[in-house]
Amino acid sequence: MGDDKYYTLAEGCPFASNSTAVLMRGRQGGGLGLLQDTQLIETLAHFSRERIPERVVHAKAVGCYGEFEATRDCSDFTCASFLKAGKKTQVLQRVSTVGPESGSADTSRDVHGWSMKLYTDEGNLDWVFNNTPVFFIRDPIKFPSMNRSHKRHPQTHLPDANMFWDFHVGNPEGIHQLLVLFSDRGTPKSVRYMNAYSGHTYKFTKADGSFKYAKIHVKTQQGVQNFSSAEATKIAGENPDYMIQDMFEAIERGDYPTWNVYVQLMSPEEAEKYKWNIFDMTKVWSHKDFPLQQIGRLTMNRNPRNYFADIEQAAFSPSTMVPGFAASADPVLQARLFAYPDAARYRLGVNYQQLPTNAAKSQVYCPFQRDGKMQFGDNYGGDPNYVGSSIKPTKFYQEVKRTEPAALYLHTDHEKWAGEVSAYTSEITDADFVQPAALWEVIGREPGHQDRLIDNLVSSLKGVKYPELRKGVYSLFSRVNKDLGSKLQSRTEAAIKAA
Ligand code: HEM
Repeated sequence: MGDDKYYTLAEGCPFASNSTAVLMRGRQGGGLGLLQDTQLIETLAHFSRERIPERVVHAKAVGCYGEFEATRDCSDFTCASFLKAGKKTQVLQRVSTVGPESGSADTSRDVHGWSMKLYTDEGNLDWVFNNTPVFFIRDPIKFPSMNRSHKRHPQTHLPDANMFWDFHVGNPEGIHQLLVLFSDRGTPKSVRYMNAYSGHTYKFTKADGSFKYAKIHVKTQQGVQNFSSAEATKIAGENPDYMIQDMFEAIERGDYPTWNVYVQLMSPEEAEKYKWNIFDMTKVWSHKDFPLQQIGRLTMNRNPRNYFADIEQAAFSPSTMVPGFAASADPVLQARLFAYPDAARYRLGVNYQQLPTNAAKSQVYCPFQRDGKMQFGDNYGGDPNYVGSSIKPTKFYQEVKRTEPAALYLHTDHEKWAGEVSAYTSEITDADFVQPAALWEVIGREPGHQDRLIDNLVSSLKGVKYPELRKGVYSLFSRVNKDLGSKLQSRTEAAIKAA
């Protein structure tokens, strides 16, 4: 605050004191409260309205700003303007746990969400990722059910292992993600030590309308590090905001964390022949088949000036995309394109895009979306609020930039094939256990990791009171590996007996 700034009410009216006493006592030295004490009334009324709804998922988060630098020219597969070699783009980052509430411990065993808003010179691009390359479901209608089963029981208001495992036994396609969650990676040692993944297949597009399917990987340059379960639990009690503090302090002392950003690229022809359905988010693409290619580097180097304004009011959505980047036909991704702006309108209001943290740094001219609550720009003055005006015709990107309109068309002939393939099925086959079985082998290469994973499962499973449900879990994990299933069974039942 500058030296010459004096205190006012929110309407700018100067007020003599920030205490109630000035009106209560007045010159007479005593008195009752008066309705004319605008300051008191406004203070109390505003306080009652300070909270906005927390995000229904991903409520607790670390947030900061930084920079994305393109490390190579990507014009061979995209016309995205931020991917020209050496170009730097400002970034807002928000990394969250998923299930627990805003005040919960950020070292809880959970998937971590990873959002990035790239303020590019052709509009904002939101990358709304997780720190795991796969997901629990491939049918979007299951998303609310899955999350409820991870949250509090409707009667007891307690987290509930029965509900959690009941969902997963009934929806076994999540087995790959369960293995990741109960491995060491389920308790990362702060944001600085975790990777992030698009998980979904996206598309990088060129101005001529051609495209490549892509998965994006964000790899920590600090090295992946995780807490043991015991450490994570201890820290959750001692400092539930451990991750927020770790990031804030690292940036304050100039120890800026960095990540390399890679893509796996697949041509439409390769997609048609690939052994996995590329729109099934429970599967990864082999790095041997589709090697990682570096496209950029991310450095986080600025803390928020105000958490509420910069991070809580931030709204990310996979539907926020720039020319050169597009959604694929993955049905989960398609559902997300609707869910996030819808959540933002509920949580922040219909004009949430105008909030400073969400506002594009590039030009915005969207005169057919106007008015509404909390409109605080010039609302496009007297410009036509209808399409087709000859009085003031609308100009389009392709005219100004002299590019092909195809740069902005999201639909190609390939959508026909994609439509057929993405007509997902909830049917579970042995193929769903191939990648989990391979992951179990990879985990086995790290000393003690398989044992730790089983221990982590046991500590959750021993809370399941229905023997039949526990049997369902053992047989689910037996489909990954027989030895895993039987060890899980004997150790869980022994733990229950000993309790
Ligand atoms: C059908 C599937 C999904 C639906 C319906 C869904 C819906 C939502 C909703 C409603 C929010 C809260 C948004 C807000 O209040 O601002 C959210 C947050 C989030 N979701 Fe999802 N989600 C889905 C799948 C996924 C997947 C697959 C990922 C990662 C690959 C993901 C990553 C995130 C992240 C990172 C956030 C936090 C955004 C932030 O930082 O503000 N979600 N999701």
